Amino acid sequence: MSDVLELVDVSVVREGRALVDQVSWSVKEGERWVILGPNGAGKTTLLNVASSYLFPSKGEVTVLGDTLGKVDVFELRPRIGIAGIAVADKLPKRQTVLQTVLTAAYGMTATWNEDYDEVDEQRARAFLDRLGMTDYLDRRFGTLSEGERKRTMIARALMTDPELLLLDEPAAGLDLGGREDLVRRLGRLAQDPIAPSMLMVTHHVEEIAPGFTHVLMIRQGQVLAAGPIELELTSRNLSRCFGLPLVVEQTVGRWTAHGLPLA
Ligand SMILES: Nc1ncnc2c1ncn2[C@@H]1O[C@H](COP(=O)(O)OP(=O)(O)OP(=O)(O)O)[C@@H](O)[C@H]1O
Repeated sequence: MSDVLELVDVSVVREGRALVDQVSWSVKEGERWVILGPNGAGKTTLLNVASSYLFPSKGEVTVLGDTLGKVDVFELRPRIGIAGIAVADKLPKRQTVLQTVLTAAYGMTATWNEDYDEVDEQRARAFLDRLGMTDYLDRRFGTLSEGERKRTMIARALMTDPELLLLDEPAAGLDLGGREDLVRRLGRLAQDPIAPSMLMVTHHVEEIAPGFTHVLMIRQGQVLAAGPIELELTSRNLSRCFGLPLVVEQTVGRWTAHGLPLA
């Protein structure tokens, strides 16, 4: 299996502080990684490096076989799908849901040209259907609920047929039903052998869908644990990562975690 992402001794330093601190990490084709860590740990910074939008201060980053600094990122970026708040904020609120997904095929955020290929429109409709958004095709993006917006963003990220899919807190802000609906859909995607390699940042182990294979735990910019989820997602590692005693359990393919009562 070839490397989808390879970080060697990568640091991102801002104002004298290492937000990402000497991280070495390798993601192979077909793996689905969860990135866990407390607020401010450096998860989004790491995802920004993987997306090629942020260059490291030190170390070497290779994404889909191309080393940052030696490749034209404008050729690399269409191969990476990104769903996160930073992208959602850039999209015009007046655009319809269908247009929002369709523009991704042309590397645009706005609809400059109404003349889209029929085949692209069919693809956009199919991805939206897979994410349960068929009833919202003509709704303006700005009027969507948080959950509907998240599902639209994932459909949009899939539109370019990416080799690597980056999801930044896809379930943040969703109610219980919305979260479970999204986890089911992410589970279907994660278990699809032809789906892209995936990296998902999350705060909660409850948001890990079946099909995710690996976990990276990060604290204060440093990797605490990285490897197969069944081996590394332990109470000991999670407690170290979040800095308090936690118990993690797995039942029927899903994870839960809770703190221990104060003595
Ligand atoms: N441009 C910057 N200059 C200085 N500090 C920054 C900059 N960008 C991010 N930081 C800091 O770097 C740290 C890591 O930020 P990052 O957004 O990667 O964390 P995170 O793990 O995604 O956090 P959260 O879970 O709260 O979203 C934070 O302390 C943040 O304040």
